[in-house]
Amino acid sequence: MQRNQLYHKVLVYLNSLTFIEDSDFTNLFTGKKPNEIVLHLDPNQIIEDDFLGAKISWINEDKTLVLKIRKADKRRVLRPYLQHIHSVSDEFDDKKRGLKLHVNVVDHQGDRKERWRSVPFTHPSSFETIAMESDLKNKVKSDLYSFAKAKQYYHRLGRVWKRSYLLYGPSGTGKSSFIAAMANFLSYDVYDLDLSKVSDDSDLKFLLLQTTTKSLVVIEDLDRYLSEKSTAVSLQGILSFMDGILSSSCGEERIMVFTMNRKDHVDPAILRPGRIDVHIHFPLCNFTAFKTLANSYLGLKDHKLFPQVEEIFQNGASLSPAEIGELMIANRNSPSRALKTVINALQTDGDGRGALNLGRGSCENGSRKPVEEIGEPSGVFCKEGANAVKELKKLYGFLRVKSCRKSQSFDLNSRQNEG
Ligand SMILES: Nc1ncnc2c1ncn2[C@@H]1O[C@H](COP(=O)(O)OP(=O)(O)OP(=O)(O)O)[C@@H](O)[C@H]1O
Ligand SMILES: [Mg+2]
Repeated sequence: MQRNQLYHKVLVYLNSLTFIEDSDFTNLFTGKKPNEIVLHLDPNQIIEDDFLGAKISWINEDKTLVLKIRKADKRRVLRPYLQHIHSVSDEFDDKKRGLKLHVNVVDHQGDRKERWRSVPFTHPSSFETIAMESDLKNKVKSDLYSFAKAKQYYHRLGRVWKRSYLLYGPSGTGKSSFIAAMANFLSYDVYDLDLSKVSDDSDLKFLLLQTTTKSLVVIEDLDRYLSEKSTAVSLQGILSFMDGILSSSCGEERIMVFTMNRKDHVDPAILRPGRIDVHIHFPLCNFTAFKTLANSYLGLKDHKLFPQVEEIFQNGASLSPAEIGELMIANRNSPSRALKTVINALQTDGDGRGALNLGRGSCENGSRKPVEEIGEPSGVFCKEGANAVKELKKLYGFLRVKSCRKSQSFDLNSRQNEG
């Protein structure tokens, strides 16, 4: 069920040989760079190679590569030749290959072949372009970096070398852009798993088995699938997918990323430590994030309207970074007009939105909201005074510490607010 890595390496090696250009049949493809043309072996070709004085030929037939070598040379040459192929193809892969985005498709034939389709991954998002508290951003970066270097550490512990992130927050707050930034930061491929196209639990296992090492395996909107039951996969299937038991058999070094709008309605089993290692909250826009957006979208470091914008944020109004970004792009030729439009939108939509989406649960029924929804800087308690907000943040900050201890998982948002 797994992809044969040696087959892939030999193919890369053979495709890198210069005499491909001289062969009778080669397939031509456009490459990633402008004007680049890439040559690929045509099936049924015989490829001649020589190594340490031995003549070697490869026959490429029906997805099988047959190696022919004289018996007299075999013992002397075969092992070093295969090692040579390994190192050449690794080098070639690193240099040539751009990142890929893989998406799963419906298995119409039921034969489980070619379940992933891929296209070049060219999303321009980076950590620099995401508006987010810089402290939090740096924590995520160093977390990713130390994960990528921790192979020995995970093995010593007898653990699968994987790490799982939950990105949660309202729509348009940058979760998908953040995933792209993670992939670009690590140079990992992205496997974007659409649960509605998975036929059952075993299909899900199979899809995971077909992912490659150094990849981000992503399930967006997991809370929606679970609440709408719009997938044929069972909760148990998702849990074992998250545990990634099987991924240990195919190379590891995977990062799983799940996104949700809210995490308070999902089964706690999904969120337990080990299944989700890092929780990152994506809030609606606050004044700091607004300034980052104004800088990148309008080139503004400061403006006479900023104090007014700050005041509106302090009063609790907020929109998502996506909404604010759109207003800025639409008015990018006139920064003053852009800011006035944003102010206007914050005063109208912003107020209503904050109260509707986030404030209502905590204000109206008086019950304690789950910790992650409370204390976020972007206007949950939009109708309360600033002091009241501070007091509540302190209280819920305390609760959050307790809840973190209990769960032992790593909530970057909480830590950021605590520290
Ligand atoms: N924090 C942010 N910093 C910079 N740009 C942002 C941010 N949040 C959103 N945007 C911009 O808004 C658009 C939508 O963002 P994105 O798709 O990442 O949001 P999302 O949280 O994944 O939303 P949804 O939950 O609806 O999928 C993107 O073009 C992105 O550039
Ligand atoms: Mg998204």
